[in-house]
Amino acid sequence: MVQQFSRIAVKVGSNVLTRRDGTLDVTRMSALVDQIAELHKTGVEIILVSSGAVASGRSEVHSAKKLDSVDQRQLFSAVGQAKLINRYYELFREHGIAVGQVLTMKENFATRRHYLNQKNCMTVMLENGVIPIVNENDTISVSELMFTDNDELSGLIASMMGAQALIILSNIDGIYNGSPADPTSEVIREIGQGKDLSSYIQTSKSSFGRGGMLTKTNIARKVADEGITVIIANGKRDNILVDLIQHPESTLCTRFIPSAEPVSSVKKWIAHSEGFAKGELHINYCATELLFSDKAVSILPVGITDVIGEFEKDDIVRIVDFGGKPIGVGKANCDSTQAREAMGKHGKKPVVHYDYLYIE
Ligand SMILES: Nc1ncnc2c1ncn2[C@@H]1O[C@H](COP(=O)(O)OP(=O)(O)O)[C@@H](O)[C@H]1O
Ligand SMILES: N[C@@H](CCC(=O)OP(=O)(O)O)C(=O)O
Repeated sequence: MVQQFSRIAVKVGSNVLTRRDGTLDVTRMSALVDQIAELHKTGVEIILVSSGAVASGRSEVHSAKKLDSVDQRQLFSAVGQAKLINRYYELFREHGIAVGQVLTMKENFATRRHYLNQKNCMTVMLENGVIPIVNENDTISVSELMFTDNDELSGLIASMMGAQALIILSNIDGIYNGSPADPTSEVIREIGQGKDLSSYIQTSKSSFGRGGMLTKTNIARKVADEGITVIIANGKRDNILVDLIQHPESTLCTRFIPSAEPVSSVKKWIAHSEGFAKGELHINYCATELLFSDKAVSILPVGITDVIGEFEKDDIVRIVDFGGKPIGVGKANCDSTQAREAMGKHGKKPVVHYDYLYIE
Protein backbone atom coordinates (compact mmCIF):
# COMPACT_ATOMS: atom_id res chain seq x y z
CA MET A 1 0.00 0.00 0.00
CA VAL A 2 1.25 3.50 -0.82
CA GLN A 3 1.67 5.53 2.36
CA GLN A 4 -0.10 8.86 2.17
CA PHE A 5 2.28 10.52 4.62
CA SER A 6 5.88 9.88 5.58
CA ARG A 7 6.04 12.29 8.55
CA ILE A 8 3.14 13.07 10.86
CA ALA A 9 2.57 14.86 14.14
CA VAL A 10 0.00 13.29 16.45
CA LYS A 11 -1.53 15.28 19.28
CA VAL A 12 -3.21 13.31 22.04
CA GLY A 13 -5.51 15.47 24.16
CA SER A 14 -5.93 15.36 27.93
CA ASN A 15 -9.37 13.85 27.54
CA VAL A 16 -8.17 10.93 25.49
CA LEU A 17 -5.71 9.94 28.20
CA THR A 18 -7.92 10.65 31.19
CA ARG A 19 -10.62 8.55 32.79
CA ARG A 20 -13.82 10.13 34.12
CA ASP A 21 -12.29 10.44 37.59
CA GLY A 22 -9.31 12.38 36.20
CA THR A 23 -6.75 9.59 36.46
CA LEU A 24 -4.51 8.39 33.63
CA ASP A 25 -6.13 5.86 31.30
CA VAL A 26 -3.21 3.48 30.80
CA THR A 27 -5.26 1.06 28.69
CA ARG A 28 -5.96 3.85 26.17
CA MET A 29 -2.32 4.93 26.24
CA SER A 30 -1.21 1.40 25.55
CA ALA A 31 -3.63 1.07 22.60
CA LEU A 32 -2.32 4.32 21.09
CA VAL A 33 1.28 3.26 21.57
CA ASP A 34 0.54 -0.03 19.75
CA GLN A 35 -0.84 1.95 16.79
CA ILE A 36 2.03 4.43 16.71
CA ALA A 37 4.45 1.50 16.83
CA GLU A 38 2.64 -0.17 13.93
CA LEU A 39 2.90 2.98 11.81
CA HIS A 40 6.50 3.56 12.86
CA LYS A 41 7.38 0.08 11.66
CA THR A 42 5.89 0.82 8.23
CA GLY A 43 8.33 3.74 7.94
CA VAL A 44 6.14 6.69 8.99
CA GLU A 45 8.07 9.18 11.13
CA ILE A 46 5.94 10.23 14.10
CA ILE A 47 6.21 13.13 16.51
CA LEU A 48 3.91 12.63 19.46
CA VAL A 49 2.55 15.69 21.26
CA SER A 50 1.02 14.31 24.41
CA SER A 51 -1.01 16.05 27.08
CA GLY A 52 -1.76 14.27 30.32
CA ALA A 53 0.90 15.54 32.75
CA VAL A 54 -1.53 17.40 34.98
CA ALA A 55 -4.06 14.58 34.80
CA SER A 56 -1.53 11.92 35.74
CA GLY A 57 -0.12 13.98 38.61
CA ARG A 58 -3.52 14.76 40.11
CA SER A 59 -3.99 11.29 41.57
CA GLU A 60 -0.44 11.08 42.95
CA VAL A 61 -0.37 14.02 45.34
CA HIS A 62 -2.83 15.00 48.01
CA SER A 63 -1.77 18.36 49.36
CA ALA A 64 -2.64 19.13 52.97
CA LYS A 65 -3.22 22.81 52.23
CA LYS A 66 -5.49 24.27 49.57
CA LEU A 67 -3.51 25.17 46.46
CA ASP A 68 -4.30 27.91 43.96
CA SER A 69 -4.66 26.95 40.30
CA VAL A 70 -1.07 27.86 39.35
CA ASP A 71 0.42 25.91 42.27
CA GLN A 72 -1.80 22.95 41.44
CA ARG A 73 -0.78 22.91 37.81
CA GLN A 74 2.91 23.20 38.66
CA LEU A 75 2.78 20.51 41.31
CA PHE A 76 0.63 18.04 39.35
CA SER A 77 2.56 18.49 36.12
CA ALA A 78 5.97 18.11 37.79
CA VAL A 79 4.92 14.80 39.29
CA GLY A 80 2.65 13.77 36.42
CA GLN A 81 5.06 14.38 33.52
CA ALA A 82 7.60 12.02 35.11
CA LYS A 83 4.92 9.36 35.46
CA LEU A 84 3.60 9.97 31.93
CA ILE A 85 6.95 9.72 30.17
CA ASN A 86 7.87 6.69 32.25
CA ARG A 87 4.68 4.94 31.06
CA TYR A 88 5.42 5.84 27.45
CA TYR A 89 9.00 4.64 27.83
CA GLU A 90 7.85 1.25 29.11
CA LEU A 91 5.08 0.85 26.54
CA PHE A 92 7.27 1.74 23.55
CA ARG A 93 10.09 -0.43 24.88
CA GLU A 94 7.85 -3.47 24.45
CA HIS A 95 7.94 -2.65 20.73
CA GLY A 96 11.69 -2.08 20.73
CA ILE A 97 11.22 1.64 20.04
CA ALA A 98 13.18 4.37 21.83
CA VAL A 99 11.44 7.57 22.84
CA GLY A 100 12.77 10.93 23.98
CA GLN A 101 11.16 13.67 26.01
CA VAL A 102 10.94 17.23 24.66
CA LEU A 103 9.52 19.76 27.09
CA THR A 104 9.11 23.19 25.62
CA MET A 105 7.43 26.53 26.14
CA LYS A 106 6.09 29.42 24.12
CA GLU A 107 9.24 31.48 24.45
CA ASN A 108 11.26 28.79 22.68
CA PHE A 109 9.41 29.67 19.49
CA ALA A 110 10.03 33.41 19.79
CA THR A 111 13.55 33.66 18.44
CA ARG A 112 14.66 31.95 15.30
CA ARG A 113 17.75 30.54 17.04
CA HIS A 114 15.78 28.72 19.73
CA TYR A 115 13.34 27.59 17.10
CA LEU A 116 16.07 26.06 14.97
CA ASN A 117 17.70 24.45 18.04
CA GLN A 118 14.46 22.67 18.86
CA LYS A 119 13.99 21.65 15.25
CA ASN A 120 17.48 20.23 15.13
CA CYS A 121 16.93 18.25 18.33
CA MET A 122 13.81 16.56 16.99
CA THR A 123 15.32 16.02 13.54
CA VAL A 124 18.25 14.13 15.09
CA MET A 125 15.82 12.05 17.12
CA LEU A 126 13.80 11.10 14.04
CA GLU A 127 16.93 10.34 12.03
CA ASN A 128 17.91 7.87 14.73
CA GLY A 129 14.53 6.17 14.93
CA VAL A 130 13.61 7.84 18.23
CA ILE A 131 10.04 9.07 18.69
CA PRO A 132 9.95 12.56 20.23
CA ILE A 133 7.25 12.92 22.88
CA VAL A 134 6.53 16.61 23.27
CA ASN A 135 4.63 18.47 25.96
CA GLU A 136 4.57 21.98 27.32
CA ASN A 137 6.85 22.53 30.29
CA ASP A 138 3.93 23.22 32.59
CA THR A 139 6.15 23.66 35.64
CA ILE A 140 7.49 26.99 34.41
CA SER A 141 4.96 28.11 31.79
CA VAL A 142 2.52 30.25 33.71
CA SER A 143 -0.28 32.60 32.52
CA GLU A 144 0.81 34.74 29.58
CA LEU A 145 3.82 32.50 28.92
CA MET A 146 1.56 29.52 28.32
CA PHE A 147 0.33 28.09 25.03
CA THR A 148 -3.46 28.36 24.74
CA ASP A 149 -3.37 24.59 24.88
CA ASN A 150 -1.50 21.68 23.35
CA ASP A 151 -3.37 22.14 20.08
CA GLU A 152 -1.41 25.37 19.60
CA LEU A 153 1.81 23.58 20.52
CA SER A 154 1.09 20.71 18.12
CA GLY A 155 0.44 23.17 15.28
CA LEU A 156 3.81 24.81 15.87
CA ILE A 157 5.54 21.44 16.02
CA ALA A 158 3.90 20.11 12.85
CA SER A 159 4.83 23.29 11.01
CA MET A 160 8.38 23.42 12.39
CA MET A 161 9.08 19.76 11.57
CA GLY A 162 7.65 19.91 8.06
CA ALA A 163 5.08 17.23 8.85
CA GLN A 164 2.68 16.39 6.01
CA ALA A 165 -0.16 15.82 8.45
CA LEU A 166 -1.20 16.80 11.94
CA ILE A 167 -3.64 14.42 13.60
CA ILE A 168 -5.41 15.93 16.60
CA LEU A 169 -6.96 13.22 18.74
CA SER A 170 -9.71 14.41 21.06
CA ASN A 171 -12.71 12.75 22.70
CA ILE A 172 -15.02 13.58 19.80
CA ASP A 173 -15.30 12.24 16.22
CA GLY A 174 -14.58 15.60 14.60
CA ILE A 175 -16.21 19.01 14.22
CA TYR A 176 -20.00 18.80 14.26
CA ASN A 177 -22.19 21.15 12.25
CA GLY A 178 -24.14 21.94 15.45
CA SER A 179 -24.06 21.02 19.09
CA PRO A 180 -22.39 17.61 19.44
CA ALA A 181 -25.16 16.78 21.93
CA ASP A 182 -27.86 17.35 19.28
CA PRO A 183 -28.66 14.03 17.55
CA THR A 184 -29.30 15.81 14.24
CA SER A 185 -25.75 17.24 14.15
CA GLU A 186 -23.24 15.54 11.89
CA VAL A 187 -19.47 15.50 11.65
CA ILE A 188 -18.19 17.80 8.89
CA ARG A 189 -16.01 15.44 6.88
CA GLU A 190 -14.00 17.97 4.87
CA ILE A 191 -13.24 21.63 5.36
CA GLY A 192 -11.94 23.65 2.44
CA GLN A 193 -9.96 26.86 2.64
CA GLY A 194 -11.65 30.03 3.82
CA LYS A 195 -14.65 28.28 5.41
CA ASP A 196 -15.94 30.13 8.49
CA LEU A 197 -16.81 27.60 11.19
CA SER A 198 -17.45 29.94 14.10
CA SER A 199 -21.24 29.46 14.02
CA TYR A 200 -20.89 25.69 14.56
CA ILE A 201 -18.56 25.74 17.52
CA GLN A 202 -19.94 25.69 21.05
CA THR A 203 -17.90 27.21 23.83
CA SER A 204 -18.29 23.98 25.84
CA LYS A 205 -15.11 22.10 26.58
CA SER A 206 -14.53 18.56 27.68
CA SER A 207 -13.88 18.17 31.40
CA PHE A 208 -10.08 18.05 31.34
CA GLY A 209 -9.33 20.06 28.17
CA ARG A 210 -7.89 23.56 28.22
CA GLY A 211 -8.63 25.30 24.93
CA GLY A 212 -11.81 23.80 23.46
CA MET A 213 -12.92 23.24 19.88
CA LEU A 214 -12.58 26.87 18.81
CA THR A 215 -8.82 26.97 19.35
CA LYS A 216 -8.54 23.56 17.71
CA THR A 217 -10.33 24.90 14.64
CA ASN A 218 -8.30 28.10 14.43
CA ILE A 219 -5.03 26.22 14.71
CA ALA A 220 -6.18 23.61 12.20
CA ARG A 221 -7.02 26.28 9.63
CA LYS A 222 -3.69 28.06 10.04
CA VAL A 223 -1.69 24.84 9.77
CA ALA A 224 -3.67 23.68 6.72
CA ASP A 225 -2.98 27.05 5.08
CA GLU A 226 0.70 26.15 5.34
CA GLY A 227 0.11 23.04 3.25
CA ILE A 228 -0.30 20.50 6.06
CA THR A 229 -3.34 18.18 6.19
CA VAL A 230 -5.03 18.50 9.58
CA ILE A 231 -7.30 15.77 10.89
CA ILE A 232 -9.46 15.96 14.00
CA ALA A 233 -10.59 12.53 15.16
CA ASN A 234 -11.64 10.54 18.19
CA GLY A 235 -8.67 9.11 20.09
CA LYS A 236 -10.98 6.91 22.13
CA ARG A 237 -11.98 4.87 19.07
CA ASP A 238 -10.15 1.59 18.62
CA ASN A 239 -7.44 1.58 15.97
CA ILE A 240 -8.21 5.17 14.96
CA LEU A 241 -4.64 6.17 14.01
CA VAL A 242 -3.99 3.19 11.81
CA ASP A 243 -7.44 3.53 10.21
CA LEU A 244 -6.87 7.23 9.47
CA ILE A 245 -3.66 6.45 7.65
CA GLN A 246 -4.60 3.14 6.03
CA HIS A 247 -8.35 3.59 5.39
CA PRO A 248 -8.79 7.37 5.13
CA GLU A 249 -11.99 7.21 3.09
CA SER A 250 -13.98 5.08 5.52
CA THR A 251 -12.76 6.57 8.81
CA LEU A 252 -14.89 9.18 10.55
CA CYS A 253 -13.04 12.45 11.16
CA THR A 254 -12.85 16.10 10.09
CA ARG A 255 -10.16 16.76 7.52
CA PHE A 256 -8.88 20.25 6.71
CA ILE A 257 -7.81 20.39 3.09
CA PRO A 258 -4.27 21.79 2.88
CA SER A 259 -3.33 24.73 0.70
CA ALA A 260 -1.58 23.65 -2.48
CA GLU A 261 0.78 26.64 -2.38
CA PRO A 262 4.11 25.89 -0.70
CA VAL A 263 5.12 28.12 2.24
CA SER A 264 8.81 28.60 3.09
CA SER A 265 10.02 27.44 6.50
CA VAL A 266 10.79 31.02 7.60
CA LYS A 267 7.28 32.10 6.68
CA LYS A 268 5.89 29.17 8.65
CA TRP A 269 7.76 30.33 11.72
CA ILE A 270 6.57 33.89 11.24
CA ALA A 271 2.98 32.71 10.73
CA HIS A 272 2.93 31.33 14.26
CA SER A 273 4.74 34.27 15.85
CA GLU A 274 1.92 36.73 16.34
CA GLY A 275 1.99 36.29 20.10
CA PHE A 276 5.59 37.53 20.20
CA ALA A 277 5.05 40.77 18.27
CA LYS A 278 7.00 43.65 19.83
CA GLY A 279 5.40 46.44 17.81
CA GLU A 280 3.02 47.41 15.03
CA LEU A 281 3.37 48.83 11.55
CA HIS A 282 0.24 50.63 10.38
CA ILE A 283 -0.04 50.83 6.62
CA ASN A 284 -2.13 52.92 4.24
CA TYR A 285 -4.89 51.88 1.85
CA CYS A 286 -2.62 51.54 -1.17
CA ALA A 287 -0.13 49.30 0.67
CA THR A 288 -2.99 47.16 2.01
CA GLU A 289 -4.39 46.66 -1.49
CA LEU A 290 -0.97 45.68 -2.82
CA LEU A 291 -0.41 43.16 0.00
CA PHE A 292 -3.60 41.34 -0.96
CA SER A 293 -2.75 41.28 -4.67
CA ASP A 294 -0.95 38.39 -6.36
CA LYS A 295 2.37 40.25 -6.34
CA ALA A 296 5.24 39.57 -3.92
CA VAL A 297 5.18 42.83 -1.97
CA SER A 298 7.43 44.04 0.86
CA ILE A 299 6.39 46.68 3.41
CA LEU A 300 8.08 49.89 2.24
CA PRO A 301 8.37 53.00 4.44
CA VAL A 302 6.29 54.99 1.94
CA GLY A 303 3.20 52.90 2.79
CA ILE A 304 3.66 53.14 6.58
CA THR A 305 1.49 55.64 8.45
CA ASP A 306 2.44 54.80 12.03
CA VAL A 307 5.00 52.79 13.98
CA ILE A 308 3.82 51.65 17.41
CA GLY A 309 6.03 50.23 20.17
CA GLU A 310 9.77 49.79 20.48
CA PHE A 311 11.39 46.94 18.59
CA GLU A 312 14.82 45.84 17.45
CA LYS A 313 15.89 44.63 14.02
CA ASP A 314 14.72 40.98 13.54
CA ASP A 315 11.90 41.32 16.10
CA ILE A 316 8.42 40.25 15.08
CA VAL A 317 6.00 43.10 14.28
CA ARG A 318 2.26 43.03 13.61
CA ILE A 319 0.99 44.54 10.36
CA VAL A 320 -2.18 46.62 10.78
CA ASP A 321 -4.23 47.84 7.81
CA PHE A 322 -5.62 51.34 7.20
CA GLY A 323 -8.82 50.43 9.09
CA GLY A 324 -6.94 49.30 12.21
CA LYS A 325 -7.33 45.56 11.51
CA PRO A 326 -4.32 43.27 12.15
CA ILE A 327 -3.66 41.49 8.85
CA GLY A 328 -0.38 39.68 9.39
CA VAL A 329 3.07 39.52 10.94
CA GLY A 330 6.62 40.03 9.74
CA LYS A 331 10.25 40.16 10.85
CA ALA A 332 11.49 43.75 11.04
CA ASN A 333 14.43 44.66 8.87
CA CYS A 334 15.35 47.65 11.09
CA ASP A 335 14.57 48.91 14.59
CA SER A 336 11.56 51.06 15.50
CA THR A 337 13.56 54.34 15.53
CA GLN A 338 14.82 53.76 11.99
CA ALA A 339 11.31 52.73 10.89
CA ARG A 340 9.88 55.99 12.27
CA GLU A 341 12.58 58.04 10.54
CA ALA A 342 11.89 56.40 7.18
CA MET A 343 8.08 56.35 7.54
CA GLY A 344 6.21 57.98 4.62
CA LYS A 345 9.40 58.44 2.56
CA HIS A 346 10.09 57.14 -0.96
CA GLY A 347 13.18 55.19 -2.04
CA LYS A 348 13.98 53.60 1.32
CA LYS A 349 14.75 49.95 2.13
CA PRO A 350 11.78 47.72 3.09
CA VAL A 351 10.91 47.67 6.80
CA VAL A 352 9.66 44.12 6.31
CA HIS A 353 10.93 42.14 3.34
CA TYR A 354 8.45 39.91 1.48
CA ASP A 355 10.39 36.75 2.41
CA TYR A 356 9.78 37.51 6.08
CA LEU A 357 6.17 38.58 5.79
CA TYR A 358 3.08 36.49 6.49
CA ILE A 359 -0.28 37.94 5.54
CA GLU A 360 -3.30 36.02 6.89
N1 LIG B 1 -19.08 21.91 16.86
C1 LIG B 1 -18.38 21.13 17.70
N2 LIG B 1 -17.96 19.93 17.28
C2 LIG B 1 -17.23 19.11 18.09
N3 LIG B 1 -16.90 19.42 19.37
C3 LIG B 1 -17.28 20.61 19.87
C4 LIG B 1 -18.03 21.52 19.04
N4 LIG B 1 -18.27 22.61 19.77
C5 LIG B 1 -17.68 22.41 20.99
N5 LIG B 1 -17.10 21.20 21.07
C6 LIG B 1 -16.41 20.66 22.28
O1 LIG B 1 -14.99 20.61 22.10
C7 LIG B 1 -14.47 19.53 22.91
C8 LIG B 1 -13.04 19.15 22.48
O2 LIG B 1 -12.10 20.17 22.79
P1 LIG B 1 -11.15 20.11 24.09
O3 LIG B 1 -11.99 20.08 25.31
O4 LIG B 1 -10.17 21.20 23.98
O5 LIG B 1 -10.45 18.67 23.94
P2 LIG B 1 -8.92 18.17 24.08
O6 LIG B 1 -8.62 18.02 25.53
O7 LIG B 1 -8.93 16.86 23.36
O8 LIG B 1 -8.00 19.17 23.42
C9 LIG B 1 -15.49 18.43 22.69
O9 LIG B 1 -15.48 17.47 23.72
C10 LIG B 1 -16.82 19.21 22.62
O10 LIG B 1 -17.44 19.24 23.87
N1 LIG C 1 0.41 20.32 29.15
C1 LIG C 1 -0.83 19.91 29.79
C2 LIG C 1 -1.97 19.81 28.79
C3 LIG C 1 -2.47 21.11 28.36
C4 LIG C 1 -3.60 21.08 27.37
O1 LIG C 1 -3.90 22.12 26.84
O2 LIG C 1 -4.22 19.94 27.05
P1 LIG C 1 -5.31 19.74 25.88
O3 LIG C 1 -6.64 20.22 26.38
O4 LIG C 1 -5.28 18.30 25.62
O5 LIG C 1 -4.91 20.48 24.63
C5 LIG C 1 -0.68 18.54 30.43
O6 LIG C 1 0.15 17.75 29.98
O7 LIG C 1 -1.41 18.26 31.36
